Amino acid sequence: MPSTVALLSIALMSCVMSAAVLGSLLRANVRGVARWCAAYGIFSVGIGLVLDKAHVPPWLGIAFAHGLFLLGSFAILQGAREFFGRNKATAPEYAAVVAVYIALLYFIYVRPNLDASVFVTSAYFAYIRAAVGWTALRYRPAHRPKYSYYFLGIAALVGALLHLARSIAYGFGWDHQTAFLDPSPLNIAFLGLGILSFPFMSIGMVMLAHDRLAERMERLATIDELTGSLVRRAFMERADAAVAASQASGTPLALAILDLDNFKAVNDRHGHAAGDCALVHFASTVLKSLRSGDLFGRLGGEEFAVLFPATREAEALQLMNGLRLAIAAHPCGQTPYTFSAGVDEFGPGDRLARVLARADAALYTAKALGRDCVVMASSHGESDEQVEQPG
Ligand SMILES: Nc1nc2c(ncn2[C@@H]2O[C@H](COP(=O)(O)OP(=O)(O)OP(=O)(O)O)[C@@H](O)[C@H]2O)c(=O)[nH]1
Repeated sequence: MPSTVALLSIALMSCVMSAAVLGSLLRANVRGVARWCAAYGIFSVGIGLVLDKAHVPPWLGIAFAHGLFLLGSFAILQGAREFFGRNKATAPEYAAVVAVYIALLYFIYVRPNLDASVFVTSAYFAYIRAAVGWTALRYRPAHRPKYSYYFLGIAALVGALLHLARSIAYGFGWDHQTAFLDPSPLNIAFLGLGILSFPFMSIGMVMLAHDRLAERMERLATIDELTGSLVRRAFMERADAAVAASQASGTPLALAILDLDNFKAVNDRHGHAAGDCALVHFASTVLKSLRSGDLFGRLGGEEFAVLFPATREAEALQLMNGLRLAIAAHPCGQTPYTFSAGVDEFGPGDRLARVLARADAALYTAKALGRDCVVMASSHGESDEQVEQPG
């Protein structure tokens, strides 16, 4: 059977490695990771002191080391809440850490009782792990893959159950500790299983940090930094999927191409930074006016596209005209601008490229008509009724 010293040595190595791996993620600036890394560093120091208790004063090897375990565990919980953008800890939780440490010192120095100290500390560790597990499962982002969140959540909850069982076993006197690191079979079993939860939890934390990085990368690859709209490639991919879905279900689908008017002159008159502000203002106004399911992408420069599922061309024209009026009613500070748009609807078997070309031709007509207007591709060169102009 492994000795408690051997088990603690394994725990020490595991904590040092966890601190090193989490440390390698510090530069990524993922919230919570610094605390997790510090927590594993704190555990390493604490376990090192316990292992070396023959060479360090008793207060350092027992009382101080146990204080570090309480602190390290608390930092794990704070890191988890920080990761999910929650309040790091409540006032009763801060008070509980202090109370548990005072109780621990009481059962070490005032009324020595090892069973009671194990009861108190294991209950505390059980709470911390349960809170970490609950946080990971409760605040898991719905749009991200579940695996890493379930991994950490379940690892923490299993650890919580173990600590709870240990707390109950010693609290109700089912087993007794005669000395610190007592090598009784039950203590060895609890220590062995409890120590396993260290690497499981740190692996879960590393997975979460990687998921956050992957989310950032996906966002960089799909969202235009300046305007918050989809980048051209992401817009085309999602629009292709929407076209296939609309043709499979037979629901209408409309598309608009929007272009800011005389934008070169806007830049020349107000400066490039003001031009950027106008683009941001335009995109945020469009995003506010979109319905759920609509797609908004930046095709390039000051040209954008909106795809309207379950929408006829005439309705898309009205939506674009509403947007034009909204921008006129709430202009962009010192940089007023207008936009023109061409609108088209998908017919049976229409490809995205063909509809884009027809909407682009309608946009060209809108520019030729004097700008600040919306033209339907079907009206193109026909009736003026299908052209929405200022006024
Ligand atoms: N500030 C800013 N300007 C941009 C950006 N992307 C493109 N532009 C400018 O947008 C202008 C587009 O000019 P043109 O293609 O001549 O078109 P326009 O002046 O808008 O004229 P019309 O489209 O015919 O109304 C160019 O001066 C580009 O430099 C950007 O991200 N920020």
